[in-house]
Amino acid sequence: MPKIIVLYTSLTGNTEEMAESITAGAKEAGAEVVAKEAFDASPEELLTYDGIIIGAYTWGDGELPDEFLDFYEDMDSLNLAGRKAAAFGSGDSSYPIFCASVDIIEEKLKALGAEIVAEGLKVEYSPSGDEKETCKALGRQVAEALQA
Ligand SMILES: Cc1cc2nc3c(=O)[nH]c(=O)nc-3n(C[C@H](O)[C@H](O)[C@H](O)COP(=O)(O)O)c2cc1C
Repeated sequence: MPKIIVLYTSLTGNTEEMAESITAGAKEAGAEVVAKEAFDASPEELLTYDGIIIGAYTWGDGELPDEFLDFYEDMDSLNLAGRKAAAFGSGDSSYPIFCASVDIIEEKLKALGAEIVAEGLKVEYSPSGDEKETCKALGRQVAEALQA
């Protein structure tokens, strides 16, 4: 059974709601899934999973959340070759750079050698019913890519 981590940073709960649906989708597709906030995890822990799904809300002027920065920088010591991955996050489209964190995380995962197997998922505020289904589909896609 493939092992997947859904790691997220969420201040007001929107990205966390996405993480819950992504976790449900990956479980439905037969993966063993652990969901964790980034501040409860270490970057080295990522190496114990086959699938790595990382999410964060966007802060400042299109920036990663402050509380995720140490984790993000410490990821540089990892070689994620052979891992399947995807990124997600919540934002607010009234800001000039919508959900920038999703692109920043996706680029980092790629730079560390992971294979991106689902398009980065950006949601305005909290996920609607339809968007929760899209979150589930992302979880399923990563789980299925690991079983292919
Ligand atoms: C000071 C501040 C700056 C923000 N900057 C951005 C931004 O640049 N781009 C964006 O898409 N959203 C931005 N947001 C919106 C948050 O990302 C959005 O409210 C998100 O849903 C919060 O997710 P969370 O509930 O997981 O914490 C900003 C919010 C605040 C309060």
